[in-house]
Amino acid sequence: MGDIKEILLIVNPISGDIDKQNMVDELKVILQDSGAELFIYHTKGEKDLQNIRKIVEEREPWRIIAAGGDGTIKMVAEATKKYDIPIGIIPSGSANAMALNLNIPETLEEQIEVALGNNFLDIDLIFLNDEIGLHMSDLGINAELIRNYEESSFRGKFGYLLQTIPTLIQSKYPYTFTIETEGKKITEEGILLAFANAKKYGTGANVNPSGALDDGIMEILIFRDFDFVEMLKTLRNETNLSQDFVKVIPVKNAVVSCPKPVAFQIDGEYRGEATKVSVNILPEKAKIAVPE
Ligand SMILES: Nc1ncnc2c1ncn2[C@@H]1O[C@H](COP(=O)(O)OP(=O)(O)OP(=O)(O)O)[C@@H](O)[C@H]1O
Repeated sequence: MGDIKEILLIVNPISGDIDKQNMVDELKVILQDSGAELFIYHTKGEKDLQNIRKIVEEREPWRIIAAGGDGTIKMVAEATKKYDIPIGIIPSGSANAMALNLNIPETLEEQIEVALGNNFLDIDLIFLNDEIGLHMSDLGINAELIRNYEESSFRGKFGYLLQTIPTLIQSKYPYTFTIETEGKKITEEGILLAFANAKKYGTGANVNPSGALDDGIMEILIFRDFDFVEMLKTLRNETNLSQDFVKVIPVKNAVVSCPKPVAFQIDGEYRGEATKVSVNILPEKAKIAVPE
């Protein structure tokens, strides 16, 4: 990179069924006077992580802007984890849970302003078995919901909640989870065990009021009953969830085992069934441009 600041724009052309051309045009207009140049990469759905890594290594951009859903943001964070390059977010997925947790504004103009601004949050990267997660991953009923959603043809929040009833009918809950952390072993029963870095799921449900994306800690949450499902559907901003409803274990690393395979999801993407999930917070962070 020479004197000219370069912005690497990563566009997922299919995410959220949203046309991104407007956004690209608006960004070009805004950048005309700023002395920055755009280098655009459209994701292909294959080898994107390797391709982005290579571009970042070769060009060392001043900033990266991710225009896509949570999967795109996560991939960009993974590709840049060894660099100190800030990542801006133009939310254009179907759920946008990260944007919700980071309070990214609604309008494109404001989103671009934040993405190019100088207020950053260094967020924790959680390593789950062999993959990075940014906000919410879990074992149990929510992963079953996501699996059924992925198999259905209805998209968006509504399509996801539509799966609630069939999921509950088919589910083999409750599940048994054994959590090993810092030399201690705890066994709990519940409908869901979450590895929470953020406070909220993509529906807006604030299930982890004490969570912070940048505190070097994740919360293991064990939901004991179906109030969880009710909560997913509402936007209740609970700040004091009772121990009867959810057990919270703050950890830096842990191993969770289940006697029988349980549905597993990472940041809204179904990952099959698992009997063991090892988690730890990576030493690297993702530097995300956020509103002040
Ligand atoms: N050109 C492409 N063709 C097909 N699939 C693609 C392409 N580019 C990216 N993908 C796929 O898109 C997925 C990531 O989508 P992303 O999470 O950004 O959006 P989304 O699913 O609409 O949003 P959200 O996660 O917020 O619900 C990945 O599975 C990736 O492989």
